[in-house]
Amino acid sequence: MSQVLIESLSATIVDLPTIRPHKLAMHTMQQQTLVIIRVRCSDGVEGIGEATTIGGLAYGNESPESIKTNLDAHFAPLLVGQDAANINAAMLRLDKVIKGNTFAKSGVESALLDAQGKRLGLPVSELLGGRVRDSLEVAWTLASGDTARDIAEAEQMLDIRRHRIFKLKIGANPVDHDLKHVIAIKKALGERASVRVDVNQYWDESQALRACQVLGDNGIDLIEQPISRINRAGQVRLNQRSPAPIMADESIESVEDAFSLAAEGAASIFALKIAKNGGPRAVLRTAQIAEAAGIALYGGTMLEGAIGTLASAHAFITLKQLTWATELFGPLLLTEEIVTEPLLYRDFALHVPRTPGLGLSLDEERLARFARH
Ligand SMILES: O=C(O)C[C@H]1C=CC(=O)O1
Ligand SMILES: [Mn+2]
Repeated sequence: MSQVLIESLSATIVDLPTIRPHKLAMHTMQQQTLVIIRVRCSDGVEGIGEATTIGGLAYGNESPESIKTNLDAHFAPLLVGQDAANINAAMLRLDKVIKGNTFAKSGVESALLDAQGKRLGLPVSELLGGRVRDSLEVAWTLASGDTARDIAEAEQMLDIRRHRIFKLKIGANPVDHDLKHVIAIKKALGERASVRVDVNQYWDESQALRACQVLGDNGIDLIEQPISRINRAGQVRLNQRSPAPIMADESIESVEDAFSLAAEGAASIFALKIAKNGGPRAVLRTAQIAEAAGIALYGGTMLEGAIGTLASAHAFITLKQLTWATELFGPLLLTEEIVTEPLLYRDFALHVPRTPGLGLSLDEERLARFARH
């Protein structure tokens, strides 16, 4: 078989409406912006990937606009003319010349995997070594900003058997206000649900010491990123003292971060995100570091649409154990999609297709309608 070459790479910014405002400590989302990546190959196969963040530059170091600029100016020239079937060589070529930019790298790696899967007739999970399950339990984030509305939303999710794990976004309000909010929701749901919190780095260590104790005492199962990623010594101390386990999210901006967190004992759970590590293959390296260190795993999201969500899911279904399940609900936060088939969410889980590649096709008409020009 003659070599298949990468012919072009394009990036399209897409703005999609959300079902309600989504309030995070650092940003209130009124819509979500995706960067859709298309890699065309000389055999006629096209791979699709997604590079998505939250709130422009409010969450991470890359914005949709910087992702597109860097893909057009720096990634595409390095990739055009390269062997499309050798994903390892293509990603090493990028890593040699491009520092950081893990969101953009993740979208490219996803697109290359999608193309290779379509070419070989294999789902991406099989290219990653093989799936050990077909579905992943999915948590829902309660982030309307209103306690009563959050409880009603949780009750509805339990009724329709879509979610029984709830993550509460806190940190923006005074600590005692947030603690009241969380405890009221846990009281209302009781043992019917697992309730967790994500502080998105908004407490300092002095606040977190007391708040983690109160949360643990009130049945909260997990505390995500309570303090700044920069305060590594504080994370180690909190991880030793908190009665509820501490999960690292923002602390992981690379596979190397995962290694140093594990070595220092700064968290007992890692949130795995393809965007923070540089793709579905890269995130599995972080998972392997965690497994070797005895750190539990959680399948995280940057609230990607269907493409980024399935790219994550294909990696996560290869893992031996996801003790804390996943939060791959991004597409459910959107009122519109740009793919032809919606993802299948049923009985508290996302079911991952066994069709070649990621298992999705772009809806060209919808993509054109929501694309930013
Ligand atoms: O984990 C984050 O910080 C980002 C994201 C994941 C779920 C959600 O609601 O926000
Ligand atoms: Mn988080």
